[in-house]
Parts: sequence; structure tokens; C-alpha cells
Amino acid sequence: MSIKVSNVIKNYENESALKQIDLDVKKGELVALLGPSGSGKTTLLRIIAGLEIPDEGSILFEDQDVGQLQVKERNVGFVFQHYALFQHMTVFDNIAFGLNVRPKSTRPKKREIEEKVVELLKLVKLENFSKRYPSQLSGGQRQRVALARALAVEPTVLLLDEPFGALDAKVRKDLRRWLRKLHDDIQITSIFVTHDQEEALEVADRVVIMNNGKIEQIGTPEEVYHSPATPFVYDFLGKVNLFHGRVQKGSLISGGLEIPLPELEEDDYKEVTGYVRPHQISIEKFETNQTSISAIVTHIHAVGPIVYVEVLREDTKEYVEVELMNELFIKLNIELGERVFVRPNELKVFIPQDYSI
Ligand SMILES: Nc1ncnc2c1ncn2[C@@H]1O[C@H](COP(=O)(O)OP(=O)(O)OP(=O)(O)O)[C@@H](O)[C@H]1O
Repeated sequence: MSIKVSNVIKNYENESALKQIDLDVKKGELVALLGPSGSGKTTLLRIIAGLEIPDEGSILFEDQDVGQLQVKERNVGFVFQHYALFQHMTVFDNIAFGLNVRPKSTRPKKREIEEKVVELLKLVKLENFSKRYPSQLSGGQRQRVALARALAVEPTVLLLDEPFGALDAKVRKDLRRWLRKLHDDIQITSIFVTHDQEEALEVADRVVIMNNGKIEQIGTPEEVYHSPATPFVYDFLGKVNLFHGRVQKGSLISGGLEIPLPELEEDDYKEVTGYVRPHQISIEKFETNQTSISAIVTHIHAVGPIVYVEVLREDTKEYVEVELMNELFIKLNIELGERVFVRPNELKVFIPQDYSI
């Protein structure tokens, strides 16, 4: 089932939660809504589910406008951050719940329900846990039961709101891989909300990056990470160094640094900001050309395969973060307080008056 969100607007009293949202989710896709707290992710998910009514705009499932349909009639499966399992019911009965409460006319036979639950228990790898109660399960197991319960009624769309948000880091990592695999097996159109960049980039087919009630960018994990459309996306998806400066004859002049940017030939004298990820900066002991600037090493964090080095530019007195492989760090033999030369190897330029982060 494909989902089409068109021109959705939602305001709360004196707050604008969603500002003209357009989003197309393809049939069978797994899409992440990613953004900081308050950016509107949950509101959008709840509007798709029918738990919230938009002030304007429409939601289509396939070609059907579901605006007038109640939550139940939309046939969506929902999984929330806090396991809403029934504590007095076994795992088996929790999963069977949605089928057991159907009116007699549409309720499957007892044996069919049993078969379905056994099949779902296998799918979420909890075959031996059917007789346990939620209090006898780990957090990760409970979320898997919640997912099985949501899938029992064969929804056409699966919506997950921070499904692993309450779990510890290790369990989260295991569960998100498991979710990806599960999705590949059952291929149900799914949207999940997260504020965890790594989770979205690892699990989703496409990521929708939200900020302040708007969509900043929609793309595959590679697209949003490697080609951020806005400074916000650049900043939100990883560490970034800013090189403020001015264009002069096709170069960015930032303090004592001159970086050729032929694509800015036409933008003479414009104030621009270059965005550079820490791994896109080289660090050298000696000045090799005019595209490097001198800086003093102010901090070194050398645990693990990647070493983080912070330097203070001598020209602008701004800090620059550099990431380099441990082998290179050892070879360079950089020490705290030492003068080095840094140079951005890649730089994405945005004109500041258009954006701010
Ligand atoms: N029922 C409500 N009444 C008033 N304001 C609300 C209500 N629900 C959400 N909001 C506001 O709408 C904005 C978007 O909230 P929403 O919960 O969608 O954000 P979110 O991105 O899911 O955040 P989080 O990651 O913290 O859950 C916020 O500013 C929030 O305060």
C-alpha cells in the first residue's frame, strides 16, 4: 500500500506543528522520519494513522483518501516506544488480542488464530516464550511481542513511533538490524519515527529529515549523508566544521585560507559558508601549499581506530575538528600544543542568508 501525504498542515493553539508537508511512500518501502525533538515527526505519524486530524491537506492510501476514515478502518499496525502490552495476558494472548476482539462475523476460527500466532512467534523469534507474561521478558523481547501483535491483524501499513527508544544501545542495535531483516521478509509499507541518526541511516530505504515542522530533505541514506541539501541536514547528520568567508574570483577566502571553488565564479563578494566534515580535513606537520592554514593542536582523543584532533586556527581563532585514521596519526606523531597545517579536501558551500543552523 503506497501512502501519499499532500500539503498537510497542523497547528496547535499557538504552535505550528506541521507546515505544508508533502511525502510519498512507495508500496513496501521502509521510511524513517528523522529529526530533533519537536520537529513534528510524531504528529505526522499520528495524522497518517488517523489518531490526529490535520487542519489542511490529505492522506491517500493507494488511491483512497483516508481523511474521513477512523483509525480502525485504516488498517494500520502501530508500535509505540512504551510497550503497551497487556500485563495480565501471556505473550500468546497479547499477540492474539487483535484477532480475538474482532466481531464474530469477521473473527477467524480459534485454530486459525492459533496458527497465526505461532507463525508470528516464529517471525519475531520468540517461539519458546508464548506462555510468559510481559514482566518475564526483556525490553527488546517485549518490543518484538508488540510488533507481532501489530502484525497479527495483517495491517496494510505499519507505523512505529521510536520503537526502540526505551532500550539500551546494544539492544537497539540488534533490534534495528532485526527490523530491517523482518521488513525485507514481509515487505509491508512501514514508517518509523526516530531521532537517532545512525538508526535511520542503517535501517531505512529512505530518510525524511524534519526540522521545525518542515521537511528539509528526503533521500536514501547515502543521499542525505553525502549530499545534504541544507546546512541543517549537514549539521544534523554528523559533525561539521564551518568555514565562513567571502567569494573572490572563484575562490572562498576564509581568514588566511584560499580555496578554489570555480562553481562560485559568478558570486563575487558574496558571504558564504563552507561545510566540511572532520574526516574531509587533512592535517600536516609542514605547510605544503596556500590551501592550508596554521593551527595549534588543542585536544587529542585517540581511543579506537579513528583519532579525533581539535585544532585552533591561528588566523580566525576558530576551532576545527579533524578525524584521522590511527595509523596516520601515529605516523604524523602530532602532539598537544604543536603547530600543524590543516586543509579542507572537500567543501560544500551554502550562502548563509538562505539558511541558518
Ligand atoms: N497535543 C498537543 N498540543 C499542543 N502542542 C502539541 C501537541 N502535540 C504536539 N505538539 C507540539 O507540536 C510540535 C511537534 O511535536 P511532535 O511530537 O510531533 O514532535 P516530534 O518530532 O515527534 O518530537 P519528539 O521527538 O520529542 O517526540 C511540538 O512543538 C509540540 O510541542
